[in-house]
Amino acid sequence: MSASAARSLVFVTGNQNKLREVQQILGDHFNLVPHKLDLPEIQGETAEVSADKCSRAAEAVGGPVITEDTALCFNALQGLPGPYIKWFMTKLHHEGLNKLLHGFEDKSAYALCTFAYCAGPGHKPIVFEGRTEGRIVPARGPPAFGWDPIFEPEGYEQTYAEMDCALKNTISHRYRALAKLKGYIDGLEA
Ligand SMILES: O=c1nc[nH]c2c1ncn2[C@H]1C[C@H](O)[C@@H](COP(=O)(O)OP(=O)(O)OP(=O)(O)O)O1
Ligand SMILES: [Mg+2]
Repeated sequence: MSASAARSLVFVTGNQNKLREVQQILGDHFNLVPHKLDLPEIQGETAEVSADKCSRAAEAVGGPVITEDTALCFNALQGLPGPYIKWFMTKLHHEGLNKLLHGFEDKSAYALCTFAYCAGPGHKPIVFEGRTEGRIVPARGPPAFGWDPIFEPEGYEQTYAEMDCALKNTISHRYRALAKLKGYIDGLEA
């Protein structure tokens, strides 16, 4: 698909940092139309939370949309905080998140990004997951985006926050999920 004919895609999110990274990763592959809305999120497994939010987004917008949910899963805690990381971050901050793992030798964690695409109100959303393995460390790097300073991806000595954003965008959970979403959308009939 040529850049001039790039498909328009409404991305519903209340998070400006997410939006910026998605724009950086996609470049002009799609004509991304941001729609700022902080939708309620149900409890459950990540795919359910994501599909439910995307359905609501499609209802709110009245057409096709994408949404994104990010979970941060600690292996020692069977995957928690997972999809509830936003509230854990708000209440516990970087230090408290580290403290959650004080009693455990296993500091490993993974970042899980779930994009959902819904063709419109009444359609069933389809989800695409991307996962990056790593570990939880005391905060290092600028606190510009969520838990970036406490997540050190496997194979790197830098946290997400210490990395150049161009590097984060080639190894991140978000990049990996977007690659799958891109493949799916490109395969849809124009
Ligand atoms: O790459 C990331 N690096 C560091 N922190 C991150 C990242 N991606 C999301 N985050 C934070 C934002 C929020 O505290 C939580 C996810 O919650 P989540 O519901 O998916 O995000 P949100 O409510 O801010 O935006 P949205 O309106 O798209 O749901 O983790
Ligand atoms: Mg949210």
